[in-house]
Amino acid sequence: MTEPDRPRKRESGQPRKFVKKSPGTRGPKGNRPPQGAGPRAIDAIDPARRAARDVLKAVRERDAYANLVLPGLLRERKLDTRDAALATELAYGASRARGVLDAVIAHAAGRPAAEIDGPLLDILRLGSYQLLRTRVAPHAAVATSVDLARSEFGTGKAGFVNAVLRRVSERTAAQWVDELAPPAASDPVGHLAFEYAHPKWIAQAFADALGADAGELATVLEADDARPSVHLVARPGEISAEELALITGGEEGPYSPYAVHLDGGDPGKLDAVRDGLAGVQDEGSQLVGRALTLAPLVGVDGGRWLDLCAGPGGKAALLGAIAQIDGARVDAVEPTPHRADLVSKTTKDLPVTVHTVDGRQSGLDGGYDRVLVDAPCTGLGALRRRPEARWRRLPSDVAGLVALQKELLAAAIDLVRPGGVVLYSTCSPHLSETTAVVADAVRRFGVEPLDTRELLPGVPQLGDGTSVQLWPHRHGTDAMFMAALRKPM
Ligand SMILES: C[S@@+](CC[C@H](N)C(=O)[O-])C[C@H]1O[C@@H](n2cnc3c(N)ncnc32)[C@H](O)[C@@H]1O
Repeated sequence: MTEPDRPRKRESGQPRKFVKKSPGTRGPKGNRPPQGAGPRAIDAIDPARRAARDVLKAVRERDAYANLVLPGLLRERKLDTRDAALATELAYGASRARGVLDAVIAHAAGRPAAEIDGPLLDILRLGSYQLLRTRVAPHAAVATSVDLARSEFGTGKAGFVNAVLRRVSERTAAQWVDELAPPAASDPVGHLAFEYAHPKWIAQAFADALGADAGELATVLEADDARPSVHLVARPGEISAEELALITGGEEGPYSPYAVHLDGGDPGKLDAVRDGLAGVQDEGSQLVGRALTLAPLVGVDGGRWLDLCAGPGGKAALLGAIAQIDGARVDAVEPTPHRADLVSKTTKDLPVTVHTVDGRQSGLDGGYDRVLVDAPCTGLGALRRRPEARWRRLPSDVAGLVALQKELLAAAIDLVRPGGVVLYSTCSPHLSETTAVVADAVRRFGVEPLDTRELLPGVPQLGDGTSVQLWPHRHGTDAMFMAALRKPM
């Protein structure tokens, strides 16, 4: 593969908004598909684009997760480092930008993207992404897409791909934003949503959660396209964060006493992780576990703790390690059997008992001192971890999840003893899933929010201290929400 075929300037996974590709780049002249490569040639000369296309296809056809499909595919096909980087950039980038690419493709094709054959749409998405969001030479973006279409669907379909991509290439990314995004003056959130390739309802949810700081919305949206740095948790009682940073070459995290940040690399290959001294866990999630174990109780801590939504077990493992030091015990509830198995694996050798039951009707005896409700949620705070997730979620998902969250929080409040504490958390900043659920519990059950500024000193927080909203652009963590609630005596 020649150098101009590769994205320049950016590393795979680094942020790029849907704007500002140098003006003046134009597509190839004429409607005729470039001649040349057949199926064998595509496989031989363009394994990166073939792999990226196969990832888009798996997501579209099987509802697969791009970040789970791609690594196996790269291994199986033995792509070299450069092709693997290109395949990753294209597969993840086109997945993140999907909705906006579809709007551009629909305009260029003169019909809704949903009416274009899926396999052709995959190729058009890949080609448009290269044209609008990378520095791949336009002729290479179009020619490789046309070759791919011709090798599988024949000359007629290849001509369609050529015609559409040629029209896409007639405008720069910024010009497409001007053409298709809602005007910034009348609909600033809609405009930013298009510019940064998010569904508007998600951008609106972020803006609502930012409140007075909605001016940071562009930064928040941009952070969803950035590759998150890897955070390790130093297992309490096994190793300190200082020692872990020393042996891994990482840096201690700013907020959690257990956190170590790595620059990159595969954490699964680290001896400390393989030997169970450390795990991979976002620093925000570590703070959830820490807040629960630090929350002041009224009366003696009887050391009975409960994790009501435990799968796959990241927070249960941290709670279990702290419980071991504190002489406490943890019950972990997870209704999905394979996720419950994961909890058992991650908490092996720790004082944790796993119950494969529904948290709403767990049948457990009450009287717990500390209960964690890390509720099932839309996951809008962790979009950077799953490239296509922003397009998979629907606004209609929210109501059902909120109902479940309220039921789980009610069950937790029932199971905690008077004077004990429930920690409610989500990896979503959507206000319906966060402060509204907490306010509902305060109103219905008279629970008292603890001051999170006292609970987590040193963690910058906004608001009145009744809850914490973390943000990737501010804290470098997922956008975790948490509130600690004491049950009245
Ligand atoms: C956000 S995840 C929890 C992540 C986990 N705390 C960790 O740190 O690894 C939410 C979990 O709640 C589980 N869940 C869904 N419905 C539930 C219910 N009715 N009762 C208890 N857990 C439930 C999901 O299967 C999922 O594993």
